[in-house]
Amino acid sequence: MSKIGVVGAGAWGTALAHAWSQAENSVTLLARTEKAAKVIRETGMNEAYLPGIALSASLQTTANPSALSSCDHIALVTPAQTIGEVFEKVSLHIPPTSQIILCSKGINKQSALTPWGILGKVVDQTRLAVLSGPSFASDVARELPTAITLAMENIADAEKLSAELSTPTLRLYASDDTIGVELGGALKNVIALAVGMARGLNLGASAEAALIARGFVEMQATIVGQGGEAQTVSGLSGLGDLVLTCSSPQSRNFAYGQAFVTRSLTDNQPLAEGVHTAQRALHSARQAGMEAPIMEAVVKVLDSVWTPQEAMQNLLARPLKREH
Ligand SMILES: NC(=O)C1=CN([C@@H]2O[C@H](COP(=O)(O)OP(=O)(O)OC[C@H]3O[C@@H](n4cnc5c(N)ncnc54)[C@H](O)[C@@H]3O)[C@@H](O)[C@H]2O)C=CC1
Ligand SMILES: O=C(CO)COP(=O)(O)O
Repeated sequence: MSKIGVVGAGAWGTALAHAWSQAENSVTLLARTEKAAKVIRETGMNEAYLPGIALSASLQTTANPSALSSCDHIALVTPAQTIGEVFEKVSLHIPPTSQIILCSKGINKQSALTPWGILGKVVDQTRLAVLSGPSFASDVARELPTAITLAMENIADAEKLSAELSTPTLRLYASDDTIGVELGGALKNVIALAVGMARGLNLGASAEAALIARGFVEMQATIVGQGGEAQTVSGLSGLGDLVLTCSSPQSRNFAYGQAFVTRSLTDNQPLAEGVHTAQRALHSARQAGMEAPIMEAVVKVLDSVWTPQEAMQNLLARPLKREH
């Protein structure tokens, strides 16, 4: 049995906390406010983020970060743009020997750093882990079969932690490619926006498949250029998550792309990490020597430089070239 603290009581934090708690770990879920924590405690549900799912009875929910002080592992599960400030708020309460599991999928707009890049400046990197892969929060919370990747610098540490955090339905595969695993999760969100836009434009299933395959090429070149491994991009945290996120409006990034082009975004549109990451993702691709026309199209459409129709015309008008 492990003692796990989960920071962030949104969809993913609540799903992970519930799954780990069901697997007989001692789990504390840290909500942003006492009001949010109280609702979860009193109803046994997180109706705002995981409607209809009864949470594990043994899950402890609080807004007091001192509850983290006895945890062996701390999962940080807030949006990528908030990781630095969130860690600052809780760091005093995190035991110096605990492992820190980064679960956000994005790149910081200001610093161009991933969560690993941000935390790696203030914490010994051997304590850090990245958890990423195809996993809708509601699937994990309903204990449907899921397989994702956990990466640490040291593969033996990754194997040990993966074994500790796997449950009968949530399988964690170990990796030491921290760059590849983390960037896969960030970049697939940008491609999912493009595929959502294609769905919104009614371009058809063939166009969506082409965007996924060519988007994969952009991801692979970017990740390898940034020091990740090609094999990782073909795995759960790359191809696996790309396929999941690009094939269903259940993905918030896909849904955002679709709503963007159909002008149906709402005031309380759920989090779409790709929107905040797209510009930095394109920059990383360019640094890696990739033209990345799909990422470029997403950035230009989001910035209203191109209309979605112009983006599509520009992609189709690109010179023909060899596939590889
Ligand atoms: N929902 C999913 O299926 C999955 C999400 N992820 C990733 O996990 C991360 C979190 O996503 P979700 O939980 O789904 O988002 P969410 O929007 O459901 O919840 C975000 C949570 O973070 C909290 N939060 C936001 N800003 C904060 C701040 N400044 N300080 C403290 N708390 C703050 C919110 O109160 C909320 O509880 C994202 O990077 C996402 O890409 C990864 C895998 C699956
Ligand atoms: O990362 C996810 C599934 O692996 C969730 O994707 P969305 O954030 O697009 O919903």
